Amino acid sequence: MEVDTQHYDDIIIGGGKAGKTLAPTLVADGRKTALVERSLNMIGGGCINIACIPTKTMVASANVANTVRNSAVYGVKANTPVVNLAEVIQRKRSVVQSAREMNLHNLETALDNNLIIGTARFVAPKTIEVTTAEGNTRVLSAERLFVNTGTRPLIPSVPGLIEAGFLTSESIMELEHLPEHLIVLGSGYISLEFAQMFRRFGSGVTIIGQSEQILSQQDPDIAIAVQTLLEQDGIEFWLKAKVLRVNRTGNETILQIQVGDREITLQGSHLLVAVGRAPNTDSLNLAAAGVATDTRGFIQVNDRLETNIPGIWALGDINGGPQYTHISLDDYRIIKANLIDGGNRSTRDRLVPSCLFIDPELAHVGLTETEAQQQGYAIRVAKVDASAVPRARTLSHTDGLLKAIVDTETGRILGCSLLCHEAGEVISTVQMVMQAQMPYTVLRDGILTHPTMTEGLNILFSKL
Ligand SMILES: Cc1cc2nc3c(=O)[nH]c(=O)nc-3n(C[C@H](O)[C@H](O)[C@H](O)COP(=O)(O)OP(=O)(O)OC[C@H]3O[C@@H](n4cnc5c(N)ncnc54)[C@H](O)[C@@H]3O)c2cc1C
Ligand SMILES: NC(=O)c1ccc[n+]([C@@H]2O[C@H](COP(=O)([O-])OP(=O)(O)OC[C@H]3O[C@@H](n4cnc5c(N)ncnc54)[C@H](O)[C@@H]3O)[C@@H](O)[C@H]2O)c1
Repeated sequence: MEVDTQHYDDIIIGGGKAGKTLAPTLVADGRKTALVERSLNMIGGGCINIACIPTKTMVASANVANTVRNSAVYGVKANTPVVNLAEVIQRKRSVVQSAREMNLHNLETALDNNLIIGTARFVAPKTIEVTTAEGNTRVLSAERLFVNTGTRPLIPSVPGLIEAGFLTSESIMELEHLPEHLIVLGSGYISLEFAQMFRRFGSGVTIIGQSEQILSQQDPDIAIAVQTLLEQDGIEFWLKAKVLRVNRTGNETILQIQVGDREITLQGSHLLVAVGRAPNTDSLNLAAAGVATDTRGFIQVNDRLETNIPGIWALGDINGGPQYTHISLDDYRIIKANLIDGGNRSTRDRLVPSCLFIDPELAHVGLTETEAQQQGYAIRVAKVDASAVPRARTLSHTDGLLKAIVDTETGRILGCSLLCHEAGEVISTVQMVMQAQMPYTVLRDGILTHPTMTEGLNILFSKL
C-alpha cells in the first residue's frame, strides 16, 4: 500500500524550549515547518508543564510557609502555618495552565495546521511517522529535522522498587495530601528542591544519596554548606548509601539500605525517585535515520549541534549537554545563528549559569575551585559568609556562603558560587563581568546599590 507522505522544509520533533522557539523563527524565514509534539498536555515542553515553572511555583508556597513559621523573628505574631497541599497544587496548576495556553496560542498562530499532536518516530532518514493518541498515523518528510524530545525520570533498577511503587518529579506535584514522611532517593537538583519544599510544608524528609557528597558537581565546601542548612531545616541524610531492597507494607514504604558495612532500615509514607534523567530517544527509532547516540542513549552532536547525519540536529537535554531551559534556549540561538543569520556559533566556551532553588538559593557560573585547579590555573579564592552582606541582615537571611575563583595571571573571574538570598539574580551580574572579560576589580570597586544582595559582590571581591 502506498503511504501518503506530507513534505516539509523543516520538521521539529518535540516542542521543548528550543523547538517551540525555533518553529516561529523558521516560519518567519520562509520555511514550510511542522512541529510534532506528542501531547496537548505538554504544549510548551517540560519546563512550563512538569519541571521549572511548576516546581518554582510550589517552592514559593513552601517559602511562604517558612516565613509565616519564622514570623516572630520579624516581630510579627502569626499562628503556625497550615498548609493545604490541594490548594498549593491548584495554584501550581493554574500557573501551568496559563503558560500552556499562551504557548498553544503562539504555536498555533505561527504554525496553523502544522502544529501536529502525536508521537514521532523515524521510519527512514528524513522521514518520520506520527501516531496520534487515537492510534492514527501519518508520514512526514523534510529536508532538515531538529530533534528536541527532552528527558524523563531515570528509574534505577532496585529490587522491589517497581512493585512497591514510588513518586517521580511529575507525580509528586499532583499529591493533594501531605506525605507524613518523604524518603528521597538521589541528592541532586530535583531531590534537594523537593526535599526542602516538602519539609517546609510539614513532612518529615530523609534523603538517600549514593555518593559521599550531595551536589557532586560542586566544591565540597559549598556542598557541605548546603547540606548543613538542610539539616538545620530538619532533613535527614544518608550518604554513600546503596538501596538493597524496597518493600511496601500497608501505608509504609520500607527501604533496606547499606551504608559502609551497616545495613539500615528506613521507613516512610512516600518515596520519591530523583536520580537523574533518561533521554527520550528509545521510542524515536533513531536507527532508521542512522543517528548515533552515546552509551546512555543521548544523541551525539558536535559543537554546532549537528548529529552524524547531515540535515539532522539535536537541541536541548536530548543532546547530552547541561540540562537547563536556558541552555535549550541557547541551543536554539546557535541554530538560528548558523542556519538563518549566516553566523558561526558553537557551544564552545559558553558560560553555563545555574540556580538550585532551595532557600537560600545556590547559584553557580563558570568553574569550581576543583575544576580550575584540575585545568592548571593559578588561582585566588575569595570567600565570605552571607551574613557579611548588610541586605542579608535586614532580611534575617544571613545563612550562606559566597565564593569566587579568580585567575591570578589575568585577574579574570573563572567561576563563582553564591549560596545566599536571591543568589539566582546576583549571579547574573558576575556572569556579565565574566562574559565581558573584565577583571574582578570591576565588582570589587563598582558602585553597587546599598543595601542590596548584589552589593555583597563588593564585599566578596574585596577579600582578594
Ligand atoms: C523537576 C524539574 C525541575 C527543573 N527545574 C529547572 C529550573 O528551575 N531551571 C532550569 O533551567 N531547568 C530546570 N529543569 C531542567 C529543564 O526542565 C530542562 O532542561 C528543559 O525542560 C529541557 O528542555 P528541552 O528543550 O530539552 O525539552 P523538553 O522541555 O523536555 O521538551 C521535550 C518535548 O518533546 C516531547 N516529545 C518527546 N518525545 C517525543 C516524540 N517522540 N514525538 C513528539 N514529541 C515528543 C515531549 O512531550 C516534550 O514536550 C528542571 C527539570 C525538572 C525535571
Ligand atoms: N533549578 C534547576 O535548574 C533544576 C532543578 C531540577 C532539575 N534540574 C536539571 O535536571 C537535572 C536532573 O536532576 P536530578 O536531580 O534528577 O539529577 P542530578 O544529576 O542533579 O542528581 C542525581 C543524583 O542522584 C544520585 N544517584 C544516582 N543514582 C542513584 C541511586 N541509585 N541511588 C541514590 N542516589 C543516586 C546522584 O549521585 C546524584 O546526586 C539536573 O541535573 C539539572 O540539570 C535543574
